Order: sequence, then C-alpha cells, then structure tokens
Amino acid sequence: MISENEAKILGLLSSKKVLKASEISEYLGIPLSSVFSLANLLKEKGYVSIKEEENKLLELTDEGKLRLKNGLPEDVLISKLNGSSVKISEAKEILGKDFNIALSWAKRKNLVQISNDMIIPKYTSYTSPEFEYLRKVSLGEKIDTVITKELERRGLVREIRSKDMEISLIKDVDVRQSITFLTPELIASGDWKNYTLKEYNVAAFPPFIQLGKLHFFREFLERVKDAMVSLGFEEVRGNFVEMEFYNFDMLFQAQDHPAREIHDSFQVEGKGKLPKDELVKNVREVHEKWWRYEWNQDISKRLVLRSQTTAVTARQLTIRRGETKVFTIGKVFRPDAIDATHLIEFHQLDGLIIEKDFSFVDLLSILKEIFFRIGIKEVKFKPGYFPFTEPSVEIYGYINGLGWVEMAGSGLLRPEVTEPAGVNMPAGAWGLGLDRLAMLMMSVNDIRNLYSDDIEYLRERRIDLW
Ligand SMILES: N[C@@H](Cc1ccccc1)C(=O)O
Repeated sequence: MISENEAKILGLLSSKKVLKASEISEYLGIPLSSVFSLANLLKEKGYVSIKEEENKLLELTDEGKLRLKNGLPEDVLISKLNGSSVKISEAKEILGKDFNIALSWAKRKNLVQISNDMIIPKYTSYTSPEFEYLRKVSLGEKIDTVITKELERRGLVREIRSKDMEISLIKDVDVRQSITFLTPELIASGDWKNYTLKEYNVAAFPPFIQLGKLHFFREFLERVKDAMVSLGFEEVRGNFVEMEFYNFDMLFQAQDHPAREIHDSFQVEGKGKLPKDELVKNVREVHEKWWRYEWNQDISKRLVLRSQTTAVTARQLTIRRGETKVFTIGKVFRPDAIDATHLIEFHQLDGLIIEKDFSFVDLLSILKEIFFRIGIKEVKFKPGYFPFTEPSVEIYGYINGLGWVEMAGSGLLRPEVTEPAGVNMPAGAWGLGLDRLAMLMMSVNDIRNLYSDDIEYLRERRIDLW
C-alpha cells in the first residue's frame, strides 16, 4: 500500500530516477524531515535505495552578517581616517566599541603605523579580502578551507552539517494514488482508472478513543441506588454531623454502649437541639425501663460524625406516617487505623420498610431480592444481634472464588425503637457496608483504591456486575 505522499515521490522518481531528498522536498513542498521518513518507508517496501549524505555548509554568524553589511572594522577604520593621521584617543571616539578589534587587525595587516600616540594610515580606503569571502558564504558559494578556518577563528562564519539523502528508484511502480471510496462520478467519468483501490484491512483495530466515565466506585454506588429504586424504595438523606440522639439513643443503644466511646465515634464540638418533648420523653422511658439507668439528655445532644446510616432510618421513623419504603446511601465515619481493609470513612446503605403485617419472612425475602439485584445471587442468613432489631440476622453472600462473606445486618425494629417514634406497624431495617462489597465484587484488594485518582488505574476498572 502506497500513501499519497509516497506516490508523489515515486511519481517524481519515475522520470528522474535519482533525486536528492532536499530536491524532492522542494519540488513537492513536503518538509525535508518528512521526505526522509517517506524515503525510508519506500525503501522498506523495496521501491528505492538510499544513500545517506552529510553536507557541510558554511553560514555567516551574526557578527559575520553585521560585517558583511557594514564592512570589517579595520576597513571601516581606514575609510574613517580617510588618509589623515589621528590621535589614538580620537580614533577611539570615532569608532566606539569596534575600536580595539579594528586597530589590532589594522596593525596586524599592516594597514596603519603607530607612532607617538598617532595612528598613521597607509591607505585612504581599503577592502580586506575577507569581505569578498563573507559575500561568497552568504551566497552559498564554496571557499577555500584555509580561509574558512581563519574566518571561523574570527567568529564570522560557522560550519553547519546538514543531512541529505540520495534516493534512487530501484523498482518501477504503479504510482497511481490509492483511494478508499469508489464514487459514481469516478465510474461515470472513467477517472477510476487513475487510481488504485485501497484494500480493506479487516484485521485492523479501530482507533481507541478514551471516553470520559464515572469513577468506578461512584458508578457502583449509582447502580446500587438504581437497584433500590427499581424495588420501589424512595431515596432519603441525612447529614454527616448527627446528634447522638438519632445515631444511638433512638436506636436503643444505651448511653454506656461501647460504640459511643470517644475512640469508637468521632465527636464533634457543640450540641444539637433535641426534637419535640414527646419523642424525647418516650426514648428516655424505654431506656430507663429496659436498660435500667438514668438517661442523660445532655449525652444525647452531643454531636458525632454519624457512625451508621441507620441514624437516617431513625429520623425517618419520626417523620413517616403510614407505609414506608425508603433507603439511604452515604458516608459513615469511625475512628480506625487506616490500612488495606480499613478507612475511617466508608459507605453504607440502610433501608427501612414500614408495612402493615410486615413479617420477618417478608424481610428475608426482600433482602434476598435486594442482594440479587446488586449481583449477589446467593445469600444465607445467620442469627445476629443489633441493639435496635429483634429478631436480627447477619446476611452472608456467596462470591465466586471467595465463598460466603458477611455483608449486612438486618432485623425487625424493636418496639423500643418504633413505638417512641409513634410507628405502630412492623418495620424491617437493614444496613450494609458498600466499600467492602465493591472490593469483593470488583476484585479491588486495597480499600484505598476505591478512592483512587490514578487515571491509569481508573481507566482499567470496569463495572460489569449486573
Ligand atoms: N447499622 C448496623 C447495621 C444494621 C442496620 C439496620 C438494621 C440492622 C443492622 C451496622 O452498622 O452494623
């Protein structure tokens, strides 16, 4: 296959047989460096042979150009003196910065004599032979090598090396340009004869285009969200900074529960404002009745970075009346030592169903469905414990290559949780950690990679989960 420019070069060579790359570049108006690479391609294809050449060229330096324009300093000195002798100091003024070179060359060339501080010229005007050489160099004419050396030493010219090649045609070719499309016009006019048709390369890969896409973990979260929405759940949100009242008290976690210790949740300065008395009173009552201690309002006003999105569920309980299906996805925060499997902030999905006659079996079946939709086709339940649910289960999912992995917690909310909030129907709740799930499903072995901004790493990630 011959490209358009290769064909042009072969076209030229078919009449001339041998040409220099520089000549081809000039004829065709293709940059010399391109002619070099085209010639090499043609050589590989067996059409031409190449002889590399290196040319030495002389070129005027900036000073050389200046001297060619204004004359050599020693010549200028002679013409300025115009036959009359002057004091050295005067001559210095007349010639300015060129004076020293002018005088030293004039002396060396014996154009002047110095006596008693006077410069006595021997000519009224003089043109050094170098001037003519400078002119020749400027026109690209050759000059003697000894003279070249001298001019180089004076910094008037310099040698530059330029590469060229001699390209000879060694195989006659069909230099018709090749085209990709045969048009009705080409056929009708018979012009098609002047072209060859490019073969279609079915083995060639299409150009690879890097498209923008969502960060893979973001996309994973979006898909989980889609799965929940597809099951008829409404998305709700809460804030990162939460009152302990919602993060713990409403969830029937006693005030001395270890999760409330300073090293188990991030404390935030300040105090929250408790909701209406009725709710606070009810919560106090169940705590005091069942946990048997004196419930402290001040503790429940403390602020934390929420340690579970179940806090959002707790808030929903206080505002929902009637049947409810909601979920929330968001970050939670827990102090920890950061390593490949632990971060101090991660994502949870919490869900809540309030429904008349809702049963534990209903809950298990909806959990199964949720997991199915996010790509975990097999789940198994184990009895578990959470302060806010009874019965409670731990949910295990099966992951190829890994086996059964604990993924979530769930249960029917205790009456101690629902009743103070005024919910008089059964309610199921569950919570699951999304970071670990994403890692397992996408074979990410370091949790920190879920938040990677390494573009190469991100390009390789793909989500084909469900
Ligand atoms: N919030 C619990 C999970 C959970 C949520 C809702 C019901 C039961 C369990 C956790 O973080 O482990």
